[in-house]
Amino acid sequence: MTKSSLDVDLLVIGWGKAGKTLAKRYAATGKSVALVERDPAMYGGTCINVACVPTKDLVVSAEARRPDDDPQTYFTESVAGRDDLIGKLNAANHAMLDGQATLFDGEARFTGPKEVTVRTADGDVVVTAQTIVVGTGAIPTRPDIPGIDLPGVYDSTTIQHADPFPHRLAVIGGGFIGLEFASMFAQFGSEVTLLDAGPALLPHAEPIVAETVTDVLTRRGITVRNNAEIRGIEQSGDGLRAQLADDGIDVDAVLLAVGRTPVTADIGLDVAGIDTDAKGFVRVDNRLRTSVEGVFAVGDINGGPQFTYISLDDNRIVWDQLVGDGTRTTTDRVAVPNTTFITPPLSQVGLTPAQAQQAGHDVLYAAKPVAKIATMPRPKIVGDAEGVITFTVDADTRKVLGATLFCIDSQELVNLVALAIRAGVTADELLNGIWTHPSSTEALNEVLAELKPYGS
Ligand SMILES: Cc1cc2nc3c(=O)[nH]c(=O)nc-3n(C[C@H](O)[C@H](O)[C@H](O)COP(=O)(O)OP(=O)(O)OC[C@H]3O[C@@H](n4cnc5c(N)ncnc54)[C@H](O)[C@@H]3O)c2cc1C
Ligand SMILES: NC(=O)c1ccc[n+]([C@@H]2O[C@H](COP(=O)([O-])OP(=O)(O)OC[C@H]3O[C@@H](n4cnc5c(N)ncnc54)[C@H](O)[C@@H]3O)[C@@H](O)[C@H]2O)c1
Repeated sequence: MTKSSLDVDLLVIGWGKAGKTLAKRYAATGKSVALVERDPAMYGGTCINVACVPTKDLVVSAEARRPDDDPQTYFTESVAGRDDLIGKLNAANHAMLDGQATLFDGEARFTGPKEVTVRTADGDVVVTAQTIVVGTGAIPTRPDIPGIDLPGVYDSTTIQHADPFPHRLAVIGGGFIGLEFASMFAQFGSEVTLLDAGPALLPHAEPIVAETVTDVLTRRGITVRNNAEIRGIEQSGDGLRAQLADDGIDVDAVLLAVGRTPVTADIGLDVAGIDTDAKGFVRVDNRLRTSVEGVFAVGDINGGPQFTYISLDDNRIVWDQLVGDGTRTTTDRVAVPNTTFITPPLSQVGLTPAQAQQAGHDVLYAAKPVAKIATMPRPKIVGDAEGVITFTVDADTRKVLGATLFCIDSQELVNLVALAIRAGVTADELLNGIWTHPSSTEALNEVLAELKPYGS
């Protein structure tokens, strides 16, 4: 094995959203850039290869399934469509940086504060750089449950190619991944049991939202079990048995969805003197600087919210320090929205009424079931009038403080509301806004007319 070396202006470890965006932009300014990715199947990062994009592609397929479609055949065809799309995106992501930066197929590990050794098929390369951006992402957490290595026990990545199709599926964890996959597999035709450790789904949501989501999932055939304590998973005949405190559930497959662990344990952070916290997240300040000068941590490893658009914003913060005035920080973020892609999608932004009260606001609140919003015919046209829409508003200024949108198109509508919160738009401006028809935005023309003091 040979050993060679390279010195660059910027070294990026991991092909995630922040890392690839920084690599491309910095290389375009004429700087020398190297990027290391350990797995060719991950060119472009987690989001496009195994997370946001392939799972939403599968969600769309699941929603389009007709009752007579055979689940196994339909799922196999859907996965083939997903693979076709992801193959193209993976190649496009590689092409985007090919020729712009030095690209390494290899595993990176710190061997000094500003030195990284990359293990490639052709030998080790020692890379030094003025700036190093670490964005190694996160992987599914493996809970301490006996039996999780049995065949048929999947995580969010492996279940996307489940074979055979799981006709009976237990999902462990009722967070983003648990809810999305439970909803999706139920629509693919699985009998789904959702097992969550908490006393109720969506513990931070308003009660009416948590109840409506649970009701919709239940009516779609999903059995929701809260306070579920999974003692172990065992082989049982042709399938598996998930053993709970009082009873057990017989299934064909189990999905583990109990959170994501940062990929920081084996990359030599200690050798470099880069601090991590007890859970393995890299400690950063509000400019994403680690304990070593010139080394930044971006994306899922820095303890911030684990979303692709946060990783994208991490890129902006580092970029501002590389070429700007360095003032942009994580504390500039206001009203960061999120969407859980169940059917219909569940989106949230800003404060819930309880949070707003706790923050000292005098709160006005409106909550209306989607089926009762007369000015918004779009859900009825599309054939999905499930859900509820809520708004939280400051009584004194009438500025919008938050919203929960459990309705079709909410992954789009929530961005409008986020902008309204950031811009200090009042409830009246949204209520009296001129919106296209028929659209989901028209909900604003009606729901906001029903604001009342919270709790009255
Ligand atoms: C099933 C699922 C669905 C999701 N859906 C959404 C969604 O709809 N919307 C959303 O915003 N977010 C979603 N997320 C979260 C989102 O995918 C992540 O927040 C985001 O991809 C994190 O990006 P990142 O910048 O941390 O790096 P990543 O994209 O995770 O990239 C890190 C890269 O580093 C590589 N790497 C690791 N160690 C090394 C090493 N030592 N040397 C070289 N390379 C290395 C990895 O192979 C990987 O390619 C989802 C996540 C999952 C699991
Ligand atoms: N649409 C999106 O934006 C999207 C989609 C998927 C994932 N993600 C990101 O990925 C992250 C990870 O998702 P996730 O769903 O794995 O984690 P999560 O933190 O969202 O949810 C984990 C859930 O598992 C439950 N749990 C933990 N241990 C358990 C146990 N032993 N038994 C039963 N339940 C248990 C918790 O109560 C919690 O409800 C999310 O936080 C999110 O940031 C985002």
